[in-house]
Amino acid sequence: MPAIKIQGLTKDYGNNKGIFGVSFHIEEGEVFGFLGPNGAGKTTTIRHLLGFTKPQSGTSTILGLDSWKQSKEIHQHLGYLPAEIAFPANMTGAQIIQHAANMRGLKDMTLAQELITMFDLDPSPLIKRMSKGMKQKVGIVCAFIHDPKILILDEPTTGLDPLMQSVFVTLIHREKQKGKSILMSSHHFEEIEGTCDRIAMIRQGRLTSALNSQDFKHFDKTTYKITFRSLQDFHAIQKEEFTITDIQSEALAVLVEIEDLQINELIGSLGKKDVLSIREMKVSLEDSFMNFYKQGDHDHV
Ligand SMILES: Nc1ncnc2c1ncn2[C@@H]1O[C@H](COP(=O)(O)OP(=O)(O)OP(=O)(O)O)[C@@H](O)[C@H]1O
Repeated sequence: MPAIKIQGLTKDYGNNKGIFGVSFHIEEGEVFGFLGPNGAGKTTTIRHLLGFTKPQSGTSTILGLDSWKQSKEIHQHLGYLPAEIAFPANMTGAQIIQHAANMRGLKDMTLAQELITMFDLDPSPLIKRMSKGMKQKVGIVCAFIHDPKILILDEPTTGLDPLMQSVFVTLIHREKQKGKSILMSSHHFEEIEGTCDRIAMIRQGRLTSALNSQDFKHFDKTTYKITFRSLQDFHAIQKEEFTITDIQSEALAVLVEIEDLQINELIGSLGKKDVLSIREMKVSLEDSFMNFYKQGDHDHV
């Protein structure tokens, strides 16, 4: 049984806003990245999972329990970090952490203390005197305090400085080792690359693609721009087995995309030709992320 399962989830807010037929699942012990431009539908999907919103159609379950009908039971096993945390301004961080523990019936504060130390948090000031990053740390402590099986983290490192972002990555690795299932929405490429087993991308309420770790940890395709001195060689390369992604006739140049394993084959072919220049144009997952986001922009125009 998957830890989290969403099937055909739809909430139509009108004007093409909302989520439409979203389906994915997260296995036990899996860290799953959920990415998408602003307004894509990440928070709407998460709110359904938490049972805060009733779906118009489709289902969502956590540990086999229906998000809408069994949300009370689900919340015992769930740690949730919202994208925008609304704490009472006149309480101190320590009071809020204690309140979160009381709500869960927790007596043992060892884990809370460990998290406070790990994130170098001084929880004594009033929330209204805390910086965004400090409040975020309080939110993290509250989400992890009861050692939940499932963690849903909506843009968890917002406001954290780079050092604390890396502490957060360490925490996620530790939780994964403990067998936790984690759904994490983020705009930070490095955080996703460093922690997630799989990622899904959402745009305009529709899931557009899903990648597994093999796809994004070993993104081994490279594009080379090869410019020839002779027209004859420029034509010859186009008849060979390589994937040509662009032809620039005036410059006698081609863009050739190869698997990194094909490099010797390419060098062998170019050795017989009169080449003016070769330039590597590495296409990383990060580039593909950026393209994904840019396409989103165009869609809105
Ligand atoms: N209650 C609501 N009524 C009407 N429209 C809504 C409602 N909630 C969300 N929307 C719209 O649905 C779309 C998806 O919003 P959502 O908050 O899920 O996006 P998101 O992917 O979390 O974005 P961000 O990265 O900016 O947090 C947006 O266009 C938003 O304006």
